[in-house]
Amino acid sequence: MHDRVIDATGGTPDAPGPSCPACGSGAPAEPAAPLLRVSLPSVEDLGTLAEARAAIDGLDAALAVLLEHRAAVAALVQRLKPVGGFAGRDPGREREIVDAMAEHAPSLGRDRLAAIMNAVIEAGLDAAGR
Ligand SMILES: C=C(O[C@@H]1C=C(C(=O)O)C=C[C@H]1O)C(=O)O
Repeated sequence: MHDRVIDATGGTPDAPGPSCPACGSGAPAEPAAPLLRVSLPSVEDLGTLAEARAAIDGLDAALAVLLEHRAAVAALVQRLKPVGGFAGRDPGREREIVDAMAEHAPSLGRDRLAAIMNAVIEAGLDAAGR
C-alpha cells in the first residue's frame, strides 16, 4: 500500500487545496466539515479473490457516502436555480463536470465517465424530486 494522500481539490498535504482547509499544516484542530478517509489499496498488493473483493467493498462504501452527499448538494442546487429538476438540466455544466473528472481518472476515459456521471446526475435529480 502506498503511503500517500490524494487531495482531489488539487492540493498537497503541505499545501492543501482551496476547499480542503483541514488537510495540511496550520489546519484547525477540528475540520470545518467532516472528512472522508478512504484506503486506496494497490492492485499489485491484492493477491486473492477475497482480498480483491474486500478492497471493492471498502471503495464501494466510500462511493456510497460520496454519492449520497453529492445528491444532497445537487438537490440544494435545484432549489437555488430559477428552474430546477429535470427541466433545468444543464448539458454545458455536465460536460464541464465530466471534463474535470477525466483529468482525475485518465485510464477510465471521458466516454465511460460521461456514462457514469449521466446515471449519477439522473439519480440525483430523481431523488431530489421526492
Ligand atoms: C446541479 C445542477 O443541476 C443539474 C445537475 C447536475 C449535477 O448533478 O451535477 C449538473 C447540471 C444540471 O443538469 C447544476 O445546474 O449545477
